[in-house]
Amino acid sequence: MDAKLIVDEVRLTPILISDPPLLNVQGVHQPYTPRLVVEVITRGGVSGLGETYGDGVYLDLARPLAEALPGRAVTDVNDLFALAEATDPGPRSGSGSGSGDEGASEAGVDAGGLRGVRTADKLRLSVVSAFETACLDALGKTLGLPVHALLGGKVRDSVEYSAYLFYRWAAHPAGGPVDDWGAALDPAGIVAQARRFDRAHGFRSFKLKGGVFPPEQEMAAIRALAEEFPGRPLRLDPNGAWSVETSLSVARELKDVLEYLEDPASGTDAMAEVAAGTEVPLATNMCVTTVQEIPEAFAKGAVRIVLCDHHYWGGLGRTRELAALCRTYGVGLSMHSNTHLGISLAAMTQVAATLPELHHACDTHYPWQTEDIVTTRPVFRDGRLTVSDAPGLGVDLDRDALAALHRRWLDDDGTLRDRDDAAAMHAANPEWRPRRW
Ligand SMILES: O=C([O-])C(=O)C[C@H](O)[C@@H](O)C(=O)[O-]
Ligand SMILES: [Mg+2]
Repeated sequence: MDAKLIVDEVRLTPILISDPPLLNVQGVHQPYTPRLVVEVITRGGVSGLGETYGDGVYLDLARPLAEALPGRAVTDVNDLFALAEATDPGPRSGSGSGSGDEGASEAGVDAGGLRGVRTADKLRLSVVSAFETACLDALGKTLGLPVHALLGGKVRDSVEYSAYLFYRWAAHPAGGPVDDWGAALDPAGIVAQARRFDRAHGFRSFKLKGGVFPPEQEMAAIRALAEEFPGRPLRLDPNGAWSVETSLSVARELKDVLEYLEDPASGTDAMAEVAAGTEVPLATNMCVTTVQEIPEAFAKGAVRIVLCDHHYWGGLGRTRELAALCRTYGVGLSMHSNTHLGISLAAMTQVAATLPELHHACDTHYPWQTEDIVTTRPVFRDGRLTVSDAPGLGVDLDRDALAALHRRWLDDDGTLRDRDDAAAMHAANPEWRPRRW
């Protein structure tokens, strides 16, 4: 193996990034959210970048993997999975996500309850994804090739994203960064938010994060969007907060305007029951988030669209494997997003560019993020990002910004190092409990 491709060092930098008070079924986003930046530096002096979740449970897995990687080649991405398993320190406790299931749980749900089942394997895949991306970035930079070329080449020159609309407050209840978006708590507020996304970024599709208010109010917001933007693709995602009956009645009411309904009900059986009773396509990033869940969900016809996410599916290569499975079973593909920065956005765009079967605009939280650690903020035009043909991911690290956000992580007393939307909500209302309709 060419010595230039051997990993010399791996740097892990946990950071806290500013996040607005966005509401969801689990509570409200905290003022800062953790991310982990992975840098793989080769003996050739090239630095490859990756980004993933930064909560303690992920750091616990990333540290031993980072120690084991030097001496291996950045081409050996298929071996990362076995290496991550071999270096997994095993059951953990008390990383403080507030969910009480931080250990190598085989049966819980993720800390926020928004991303489906939480298994030891899935946690590892989320960590491996950043290492894989960093290795591919380093390999691409060394060879002078974009990451999409390493994945077999792009099938499109730009990737479409959707506007991610949230009910939100103007400010965080316990203080924190304030932006100029103001509150959005009713149909008029959601339409105003959509108009701004449309003006600023040209997004054509709109997704509303639901599960916050009673379904009638959220349906009124979708109706208001349909009137303001006739014919545009609209999605509603209550993160499994509705019963089968409620889901069916929402689907009936909105069938003429919805592109898809995302995770209306919780669990494969409930989704399958809803799917059997409506023509509205159901999408998921909750009941199909691991390969183990695919056979049952596809056999029961529970979903017509799976939202891929390279973070929890285990990287860019594994995302392509998911796409192949979906293609085999005639299931469509879209893309999920959590709070993330420019490294992840570049990785999402590179892999999306290689997926012929991606026919829905990808989700991204990125426009909500006011901070970044890449030197140049990507610009959406007509709701699309141009696919970079520069070597690697096509982004450079802003080391001053990285240091500042890491300083924030170091200065935190531990309260914000693990995402906990319910805790943030309890700061406003100690009596608050997640609601179901
Ligand atoms: O279901 C989804 O699309 C998500 O889970 C996306 C995000 O997690 C979003 O709901 C959030 O961060 O509040
Ligand atoms: Mg979703």
